[in-house]
Amino acid sequence: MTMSKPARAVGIEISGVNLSYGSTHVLKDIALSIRPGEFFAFLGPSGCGKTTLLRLIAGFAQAQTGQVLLDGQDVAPLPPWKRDVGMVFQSYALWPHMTVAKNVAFGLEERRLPRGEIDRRVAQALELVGLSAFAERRPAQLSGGQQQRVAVARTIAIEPKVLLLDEPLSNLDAKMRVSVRRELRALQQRLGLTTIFVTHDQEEANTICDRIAVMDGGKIQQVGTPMELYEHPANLFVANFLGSANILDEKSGVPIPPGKRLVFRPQHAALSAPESAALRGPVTHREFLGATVRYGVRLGESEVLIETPFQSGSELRSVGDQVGVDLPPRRMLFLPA
Ligand SMILES: Nc1ncnc2c1ncn2[C@@H]1O[C@H](COP(=O)(O)OP(=O)(O)OP(=O)(O)O)[C@@H](O)[C@H]1O
Repeated sequence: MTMSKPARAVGIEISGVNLSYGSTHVLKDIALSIRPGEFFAFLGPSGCGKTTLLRLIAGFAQAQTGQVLLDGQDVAPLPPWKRDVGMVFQSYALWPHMTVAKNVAFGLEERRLPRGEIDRRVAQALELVGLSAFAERRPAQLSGGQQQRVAVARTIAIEPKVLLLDEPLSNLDAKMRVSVRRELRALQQRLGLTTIFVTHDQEEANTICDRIAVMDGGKIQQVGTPMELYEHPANLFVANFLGSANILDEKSGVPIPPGKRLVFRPQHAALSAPESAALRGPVTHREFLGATVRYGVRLGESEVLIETPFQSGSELRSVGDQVGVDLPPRRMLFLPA
């Protein structure tokens, strides 16, 4: 590997950020600290402000209040091209009439680097993304995943201190998404580059990122590792957005403190004999998923999902059967309603 690691990865500190477009308050009191070399995700549903926050860091959007520090330096006075930030957009739009090498060289030529330096960086960037053999092809002669890698090569050739990826896998089919995201992770680790990955896909965020900021309605709901968010969601939105969750109120017949909801994961409960169980009800539906079987069970006015491991020979419950629901106390989360 010839491309050098950045001398020192940089951290990002965001504080007190509010950003509105007209009367639309898009980012609300954003505070966030991203560590040097971290692979970080902004995860949330469409319209929650992920892209806007990324654009703010890149310098394509301006906040009314607050600060963005890159490596301790306030970037407010710096235009995008002076921020050492590389952004890969959702529509990675390569120039169709240029070869792969030319596409990667384009930004370097704009920066008027010497020819030898441009050639060196293009060769290194293509090597990093495994496309050295494709330098003379045109984008139309590449697969979607390869085109995506050219877009990444084009950005890392600039040698940014921070890499921003805005839903970079959304144009790929499901299988390609899985392989390209692994490549992205490996590349990020090799470069040790502070990276932010925007996605609305929790599996994508969980599988490749060190930490995630879950966003909704322009606010950061929680920041944590994928496991922390899954095991200790701070609120109902996070519980529901990361993995499936049963959310019960008092109408379920389960004793729940006022103002709270009971939350538990489908695989954290088990089915038992109804006679000995505190919670019981009829099976409303059953889905065979291979390794597990997912049951719907009615509890009072609510329905919960319960996922049980399946082994061949396991006895299955049928729709209409009365079952007990066993829920270990340590798996019960009581979150604000
Ligand atoms: N230039 C703009 N002018 C006015 N409103 C905007 C502008 N850019 C974004 N918005 C609004 O800001 C909100 C957040 O948009 P943003 O693109 O950041 O969301 P997102 O979470 O990235 O969504 P998606 O996943 O759909 O891209 C949306 O309601 C959007 O309509």
